[in-house]
Amino acid sequence: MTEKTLIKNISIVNEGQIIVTDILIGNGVILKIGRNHDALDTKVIDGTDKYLLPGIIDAQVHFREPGLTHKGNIYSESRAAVAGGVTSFIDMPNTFPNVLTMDILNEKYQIASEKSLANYGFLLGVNDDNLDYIINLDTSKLLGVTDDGLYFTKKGNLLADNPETMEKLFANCKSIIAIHSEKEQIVEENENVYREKYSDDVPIAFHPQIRSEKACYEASKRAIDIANKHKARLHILHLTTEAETHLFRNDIPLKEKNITTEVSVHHLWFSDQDYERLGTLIKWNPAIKTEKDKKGLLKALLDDRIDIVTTDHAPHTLEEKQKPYFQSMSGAPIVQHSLNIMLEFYKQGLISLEKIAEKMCHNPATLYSIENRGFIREGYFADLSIVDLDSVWTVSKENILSKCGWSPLEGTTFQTKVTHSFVNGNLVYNNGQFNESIKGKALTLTNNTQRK
Ligand SMILES: O=C1C[C@@H](C(=O)O)NC(=O)N1
Repeated sequence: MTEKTLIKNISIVNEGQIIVTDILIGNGVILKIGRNHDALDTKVIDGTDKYLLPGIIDAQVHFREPGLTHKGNIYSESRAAVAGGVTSFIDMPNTFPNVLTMDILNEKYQIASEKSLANYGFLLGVNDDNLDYIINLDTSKLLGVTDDGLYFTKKGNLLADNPETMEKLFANCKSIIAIHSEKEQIVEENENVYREKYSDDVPIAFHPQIRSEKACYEASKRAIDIANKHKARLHILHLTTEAETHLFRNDIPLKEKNITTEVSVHHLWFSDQDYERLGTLIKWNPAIKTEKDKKGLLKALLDDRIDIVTTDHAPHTLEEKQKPYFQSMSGAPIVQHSLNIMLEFYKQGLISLEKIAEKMCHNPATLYSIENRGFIREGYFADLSIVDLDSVWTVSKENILSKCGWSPLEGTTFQTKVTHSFVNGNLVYNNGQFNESIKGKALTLTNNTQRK
C-alpha cells in the first residue's frame, strides 16, 4: 500500500476562502479535504498555525537549459523553485538553440522529464523565420489542452516587433500568443541619445527612460489592436507601467478574456528609487519603473485588470550583471522568493492570502488551460505548499539556491517561510531538505504525463 500523508489542522487558502481542516493526500492526488481520517499507514504533518496554498504555477521563467547552463539549469532552478513554493513552471524559448521547432521543444521536455523537481511546460517561439512552420503546425501538442502556448519572439531576442508578422500570426493562429511588449525602435532611439552623452557607461538610473513607458505602451496598444482585429488570444507578459494597465478589462471572467496580462514580482517590489542602491543588479527588461507605476500595477492586480503574477526568473552570473550599462545582462533570479514577496505585501495589509492564491495558483492554471492543478480540490494533483506566516529570516548567499548564487534580494528580511512543498503528492521540500528521488517524477503541464 502506498503511504498517504495527512496534514492536520491547517488553514487551507483556496478559491476565495480560508478553512481550518485536515487534508489527506495519496497516489499523487488530494484524496480528501475535511476531518475524521483513518490514520493507518498515514504519515501525519501537524499544520496547526500554518497555511496551505496550492503549489504556485510560475508561468514565466528562464531556467537556461539547454545552452546557457553556466547561468542555471532545469535541476538547479526547479530546486530553487520548490523551496519557494513553486511546484510548476512554464519556461521561455530563449534557450540555445532558440526553441523554434518541435524537435527543440521536445528536447527540453526530455531534459525536464529526467531532471526537474517541479512540473514543467515550455513555450515554443515564433519569429519571422519560422512563421509559416508555426502556422502549419499541429498545435495540439503544445502547452495547454485547448489553448496552445506560443511566445512571439525575434532572433536571439524576446521583443515581438514586426507588425506584419504579428498580423499574419494573429490572423492564423488559435494558440495563446505570449509577447514581451516593448517597441524596439523607440528603445533604440533612446539608447542612441544616452550613448552619445555617456558612451558605454550610461548611469543605470536612465534605464527606465531608455526602455521607456512610451516603448511599452505603444507596443502593448498595437498588439492589442491587432489581436482584437483578428480575435486572437493574446497574453502580454510582465507589464511595467500604470499607463498600460488601462488597456485591460476586468468586467469579464478570465475564462472569457481574449486579452490577458501579468505582472512579475520584481515590478511590484522594486522601483526607480532602488537603482542607486542596487545598480545593474536590478536591470530588467522591461525596466523597473516609478513608484507610481509600482502602485498602479498592484491596483490593477487587485481589481483584476492584471490576471496573474509571474517571476520572469532570469539568472545571470554576477560577472555578467556587473558590467557597464550596455553590456550588463538584463534579468535576475527570483523564483525562490516570489511567494515571500507577495506574503510580505499581505503582512503590510496590501493583498489578501486568497488573492495571492488566485493570482499565483488558480489563474495561471485557468489562463494556460492546465488541467487538475492550481486549486486545492479532491481528485486534483497534490501540488501544495505549507507556509509559516511567522518566521523571520534574511536572504543571504548561504540560502540562495539558484545556480548563479546571488540575488537582488540579498539582505532582505522576510517574515514568512515556505516549510513544505509537495509535487504530485511527493514531499519534495521539507524545512530546508530536498527529497532528490523526486527527480524524474515531475510531470508535463500539457497532458499531465511524463513526456518520453
Ligand atoms: O524578458 C526578459 C528576458 C530575461 C532573460 O534574461 O532571459 N531578462 C529580462 O530582463 N527580461
